Amino acid sequence: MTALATDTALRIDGVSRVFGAGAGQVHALDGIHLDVRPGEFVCLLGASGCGKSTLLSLVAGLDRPTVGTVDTGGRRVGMMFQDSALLPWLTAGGNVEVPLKLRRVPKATRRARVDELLGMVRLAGQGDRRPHELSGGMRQRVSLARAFAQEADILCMDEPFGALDAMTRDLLHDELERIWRETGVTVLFVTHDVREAVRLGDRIVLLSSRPGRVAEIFDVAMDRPRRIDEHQVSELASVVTARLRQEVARHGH
Ligand SMILES: Nc1ncnc2c1ncn2[C@@H]1O[C@H](COP(=O)(O)OP(=O)(O)OP(=O)(O)O)[C@@H](O)[C@H]1O
Repeated sequence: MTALATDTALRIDGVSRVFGAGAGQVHALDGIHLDVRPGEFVCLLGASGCGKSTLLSLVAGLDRPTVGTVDTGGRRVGMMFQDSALLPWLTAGGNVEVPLKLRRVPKATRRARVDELLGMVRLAGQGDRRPHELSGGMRQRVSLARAFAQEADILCMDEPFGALDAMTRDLLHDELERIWRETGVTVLFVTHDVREAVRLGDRIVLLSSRPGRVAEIFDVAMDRPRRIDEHQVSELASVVTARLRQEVARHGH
């Protein structure tokens, strides 16, 4: 454990990430500073290729910064991706069980925990079905249950609902928000969808085009639950979109 203040779950301090060397060098991130509070829901927005996924990998410890530090104070970090990435030879329940097995949770407790997690994403009784028997939305629910089975303190979500239709996505926003409130997990959520960021985030961090820098941070001071089609959400989404356009134009993309 490092000495992070108790009101900080994650500190990203002067982080830059450069890939490769010489002429082919890519400056993915440049001088990122961000402090995230415990239990906060932070959305990361930015043009394609601005380094959002790179930043999540750094937070998850899958990659290291070229310069700067990422400090989670020893908290456990979990990941969820756009593609549900379920193991096709396992049932829905078997997939949710994987992180529990990896953490050596005893078999007797695993079964009950899997049922609880499937219930949490409203898939009670569906645990014996295989991924190919499930709809895209159901697969992403299984993936959500599996993400929460990691019992992470910080959950990094990389466009988890990007491939879903609007109605399914809307339902999953409700589920995620409910589970987030129940568990108190800290969420770092990457999206391309400005309205989704306003629907879910306590704060929206807008990254500039490559190299990714923090261009602006928006506080979303709106009561929850929000509806993605409500007036206030659209209003803030327009402001954020205008700022995003500015960033993209400034970098000539
Ligand atoms: N392992 C790597 N080696 C070389 N370049 C990389 C590597 N990973 C990422 N990059 C480059 O770093 C930049 C940022 O990539 P990243 O995937 O983080 O962006 P992103 O904002 O998540 O993109 P998108 O919104 O399109 O998913 C891109 O130019 C990408 O090509």
